[in-house]
Amino acid sequence: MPVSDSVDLESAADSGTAAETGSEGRPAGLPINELFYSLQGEGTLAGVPSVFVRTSGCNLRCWFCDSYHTSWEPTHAWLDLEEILAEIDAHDADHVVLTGGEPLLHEESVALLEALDDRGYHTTVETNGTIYRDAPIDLASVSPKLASSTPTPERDPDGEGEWAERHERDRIDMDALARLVAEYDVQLKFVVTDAEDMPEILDLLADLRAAADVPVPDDDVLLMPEGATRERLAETRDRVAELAMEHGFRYTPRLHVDLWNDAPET
Ligand SMILES: C[S@@+](CC[C@H](N)C(=O)[O-])C[C@H]1O[C@@H](n2cnc3c(N)ncnc32)[C@H](O)[C@@H]1O
Ligand SMILES: Nc1nc2[nH]cc(C(=O)O)c2c(=O)[nH]1
Ligand code: SF4
Ligand SMILES: [Mg+2]
Repeated sequence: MPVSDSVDLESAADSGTAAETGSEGRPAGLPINELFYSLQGEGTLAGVPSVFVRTSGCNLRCWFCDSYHTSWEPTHAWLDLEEILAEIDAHDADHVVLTGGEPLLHEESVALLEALDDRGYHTTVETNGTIYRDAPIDLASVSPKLASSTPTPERDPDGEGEWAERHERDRIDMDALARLVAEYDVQLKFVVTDAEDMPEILDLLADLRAAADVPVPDDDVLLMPEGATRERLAETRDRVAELAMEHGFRYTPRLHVDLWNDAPET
């Protein structure tokens, strides 16, 4: 569904704060940037037909964010849960991917996941790993953000580095990460550009293994090449594949970028 053609479009929301669902006369619901049917493009379920629900608003600002209109310039329609569920049910899919923006910012994401679980869907949540919520999540697809994601003045797509300090402060929450790996089936999906990212990944894994009550096998660690376009992926993917082999981690493609480049609703 092209949400941009839909009802009640509100732009430039104050992202970075939890959604005010159910307050101020608004029906309980979620700020939805887009809702579409595609193939899961990333991770261990790559290739699986899935409905994607993309919430708007993020507590971080990665300079490379491929979903600019949920983070740097958030736009969305407010849809109540029944509307979202009806759109999902209209597609013939068993898998639903809740993504964003940062979907776990929103308390109402839990109610959506509960309703999806009741209906028998497999749920994947794409999250930056800074927020823990208790919800029926079949696969927590956690993408902790490395220092190379920080929007320094040279890399800020929208200004002069005003977000760098807050992003740097908030990008890793070890307690939230440890709870996510303890409570859910998790894949850790790191966005990698080159070998300079690796020491930080190894340090983060060591810290997480020390903090978590459960094992974090290398098999659950995926390296994903940075690139929102085919052109950019062509520059990063070979190096990232070699790094995955060198370290014994998995490599994940970005199938949707290979197939549809940076088209919306793919
Ligand atoms: C837009 S984010 C939304 C979910 C959540 N905020 C997060 O970052 O995990 C969805 C996925 O896209 C990845 N991503 C965003 N921009 C990317 C880029 N330019 N290259 C590779 N992966 C990117 C994120 O790391 C995450 O795994
Ligand atoms: N096809 C496709 N697969 C995806 N896997 C994770 C995505 C995301 O943006 O979270 C995504 C996306 O945007 N499109
Ligand atoms: S955490 Fe996810 S949605 Fe937020 S800015 Fe980074 S990639 Fe974009
Ligand atoms: Mg995406």
